Amino acid sequence: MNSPIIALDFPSMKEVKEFIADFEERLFVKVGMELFFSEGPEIVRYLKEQGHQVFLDLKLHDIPNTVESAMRSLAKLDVDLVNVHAAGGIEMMRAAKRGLSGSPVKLIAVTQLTSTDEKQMQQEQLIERSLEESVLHYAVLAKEAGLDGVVCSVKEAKRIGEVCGEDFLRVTPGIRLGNDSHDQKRTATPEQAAREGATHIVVGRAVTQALKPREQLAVIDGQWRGAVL
Ligand SMILES: O=C(O)c1cc(=O)[nH]c(=O)n1[C@@H]1O[C@H](COP(=O)(O)O)[C@@H](O)[C@H]1O
Repeated sequence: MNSPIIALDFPSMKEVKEFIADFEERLFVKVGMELFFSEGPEIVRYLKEQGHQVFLDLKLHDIPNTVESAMRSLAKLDVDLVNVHAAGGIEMMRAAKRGLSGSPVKLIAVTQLTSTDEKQMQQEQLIERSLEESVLHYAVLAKEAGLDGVVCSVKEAKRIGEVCGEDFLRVTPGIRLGNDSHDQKRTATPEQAAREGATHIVVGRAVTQALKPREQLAVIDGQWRGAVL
């Protein structure tokens, strides 16, 4: 069972250090745009030096040539996981993969953001299909492009596993224990994630804003691992 990925959505290194100090174990953490744009590659080097696994979540979405070159730069950072937006297209995803060639970095594609619901997708993106169909379509394109998996919500994880294979990563954010979904639309509990075959869960505010983050992570981890025992 993979460790929960903790989204380090903090403004700077200072808050990251304070947060991490609470934990003795090595973690699987996610560095997103907020932190990377303020601290740059140094934050990734710091976390890797401390022995943590790093998902660098920059959600690249640009023309194929630009994404390929950007991935060549990211490959040098020795991260474990990076992502692109599947909406950039199959050629862009293939280019991203080429940019990472020769490196062990895993590449996944964001399908439909977990902050999007079906009505919003249909009205704003003019997609006249169900949200599940759109997510599955993007997952199949990502698989065809040779990617290692996708970011999706728990609600689509099972079907993606059936269609794209069990070894195709289903990384699922929008994990909640209680009622506060914040800006997320497609949420689920850690148990549901495990039951629906997610390979990874991403937890941000449920842990980072908890009064006792370490205890809260232990609860989430226990539910995530316990659900499939
Ligand atoms: O790629 C992601 O990590 C991502 C994709 C997605 O569809 N939804 C999503 O929430 N995320 C990220 O997952 C984290 C979720 O944070 P919380 O909602 O606080 O748990 C954030 O850092 C988001 O940027």
